[in-house]
Amino acid sequence: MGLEINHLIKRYGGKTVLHGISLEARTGQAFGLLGGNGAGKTTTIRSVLGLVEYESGSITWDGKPIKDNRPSIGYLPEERGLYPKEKVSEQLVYFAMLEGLSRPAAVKAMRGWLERLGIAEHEGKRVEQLSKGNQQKVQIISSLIHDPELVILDEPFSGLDPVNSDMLAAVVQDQLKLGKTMIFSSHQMGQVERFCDQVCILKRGEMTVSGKLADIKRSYGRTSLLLRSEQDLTPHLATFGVRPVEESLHEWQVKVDSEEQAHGLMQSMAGAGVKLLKFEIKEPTLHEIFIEKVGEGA
Ligand SMILES: Nc1ncnc2c1ncn2[C@@H]1O[C@H](COP(=O)(O)OP(=O)(O)OP(=O)(O)O)[C@@H](O)[C@H]1O
Repeated sequence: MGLEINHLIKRYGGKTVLHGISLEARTGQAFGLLGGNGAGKTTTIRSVLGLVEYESGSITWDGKPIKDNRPSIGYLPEERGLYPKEKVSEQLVYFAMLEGLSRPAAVKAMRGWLERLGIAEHEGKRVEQLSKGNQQKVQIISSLIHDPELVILDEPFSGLDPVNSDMLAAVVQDQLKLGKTMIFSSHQMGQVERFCDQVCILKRGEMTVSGKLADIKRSYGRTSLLLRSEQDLTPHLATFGVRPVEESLHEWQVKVDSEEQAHGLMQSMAGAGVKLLKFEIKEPTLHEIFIEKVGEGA
């Protein structure tokens, strides 16, 4: 059970922006809602929240129309919505009380969360006095403080340094263990791979890929080759007629047609005296799948 969207169609004016979106985010799982800019992620989320009307389709929670059976929802919007002049504590307590908590419960939850995210000392400060990353943490707390059943996070990791990203990752894992249903919208594919069991990639309001991430990857086969070397491999790859999909200082990720082609490439490099520090044939990353499906312009 959890959230189910079936054949959602949405138009703005004459323009169809969602062409029959279907997805299922199950209890205790995170669903990755992905797509390039303008693909329809926010419109899908806003439909779930009841903020926009849609032309046809259905959205259910635990099998019943969400309009009649609305779960408590925690939403971290892409455009942040804190009041800069207000105190962190007052704002969080206010949000929690709006969601039905009593003042003592809201204060307790606020303190617990500030402690958990390592920003307890900022309780009495105005939001504008906090760094961007800490403001982001306050915003995250505002979406979780009332212990919602359905958690919708839009780019939750933006503005967080690696230490704080790991802290948030632990919070997300805890929420999943508590049985929350999560929708995770992000352009950070590495984070999506970390949490999401199911994903859907939208392109101009259509679903280009959808399903269990492990199955999607398996369907591609092991066509991704990772090479590491202190030498520049670019000329060798060009000789072999392959172009890197991703490239960093000493690593090259290339797409091959088969494992045989990958081995042929390795032999040719060995023959040319190239020293490889790493040679790994693997399934593509979500990043590669996204680039292939959505296109480099996204
Ligand atoms: N209020 C609106 N009126 C008219 N068109 C809209 C409105 N909101 C969104 N759209 C259009 O709907 C399409 C989908 O937009 P949406 O914001 O859902 O995309 P998105 O995937 O969330 O993009 P991003 O990653 O850039 O936030 C876009 O073509 C957008 O211009």
